[in-house]
Amino acid sequence: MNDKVLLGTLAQARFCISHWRDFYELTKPKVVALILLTAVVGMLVASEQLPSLSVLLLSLIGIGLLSGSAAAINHVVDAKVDAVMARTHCRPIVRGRVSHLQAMLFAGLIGLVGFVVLYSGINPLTAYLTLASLVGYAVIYTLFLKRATPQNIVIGGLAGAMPPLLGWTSVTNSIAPDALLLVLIIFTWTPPHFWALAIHRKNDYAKANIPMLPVTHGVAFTKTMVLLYTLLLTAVCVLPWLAGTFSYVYLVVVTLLNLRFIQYAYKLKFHANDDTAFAMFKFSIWHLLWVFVAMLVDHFIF
Ligand code: HEM
Ligand SMILES: CC(C)=CCC/C(C)=C/CC/C(C)=C/COP(=O)(O)OP(=O)(O)O
Repeated sequence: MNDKVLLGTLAQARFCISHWRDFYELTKPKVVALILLTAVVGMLVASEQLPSLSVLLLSLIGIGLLSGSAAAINHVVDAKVDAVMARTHCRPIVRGRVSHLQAMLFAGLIGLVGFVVLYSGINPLTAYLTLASLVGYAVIYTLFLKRATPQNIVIGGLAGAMPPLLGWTSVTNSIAPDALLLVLIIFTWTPPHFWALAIHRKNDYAKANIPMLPVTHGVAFTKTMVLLYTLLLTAVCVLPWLAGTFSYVYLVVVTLLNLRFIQYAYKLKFHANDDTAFAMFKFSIWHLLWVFVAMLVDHFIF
């Protein structure tokens, strides 16, 4: 093989690799990873016995593929908005590295595989609930609510909050109140998670004409809402302990995490500097992760 052909082959290979990564990026992998953690916790907390490895794996594959599909559809629907915002203007579709058609075929394919895996390998209830979450995020939130009302993320947050219930139904084939309390935790966590970022990126959303709360109601009002939702979250996190799902170990760990979250929200409201909102957003992700790890530890050890 002469040098020119070799270089051409290497360039081709590099193109293929970056293309693969573009599709991977469409699935919002870090968000899906945290979603899967909350689903695993739902599965493991649902019964005293460990679920079989096949139920665990098939459920994770199905929920992961449908979540990734929802994220890819979000990239397609939002391509014009993403092009305007500094945070998102390098995304694969905006840059033309993936076409709308390719992204929709990809979303359709992984979504279909995910649904079939859940329907045939787990149970129809889980398959339909996960599909409903996909529609909730990719269609109801992204296509309508996001552009229509500053309460977009509060209502749309229900789709992202569903995974502990999806994990739960994977194992039990039924909807239990304990599982709904885990959903309620993520539902209440979403506003402080997102509005902290929206405060940091307010100009982006204003430029893209998206009615996020800091744009429509101002930063001061949004900070008050962040503080109130953080206090509400602290109360909501007590409910699984009151219901007897977890012991005092969960309660102590989660209350400590919530006190730190309140500290961020208080600083954001009363003593913010330029970094506070983004720091709170980053902490929100670790907060949710550790809350769900605390549930697991509590369930198995105490
Ligand atoms: C409607 C509900 C939600 C909204 C509006 C929202 C919004 C966002 C936004 C705008 C980002 C920034 C992404 C970026 O930097 O490109 C983000 C990041 C993130 N979100 Fe959310 N989120 C929601 C729900 C969730 C849920 C349910 C989870 C997981 C259970 C989650 C986990 C994460 C993670 C892990 C990141 C960091 C991603 C990264 O660094 O690449 N979010 N979220
Ligand atoms: C099956 C199932 C559980 C589906 C839903 C799961 C899912 C992918 C939730 C994602 C939540 C999220 C990152 C919202 C931000 O969208 P955005 O458009 O406001 O943010 P962006 O500007 O970063 O795209």
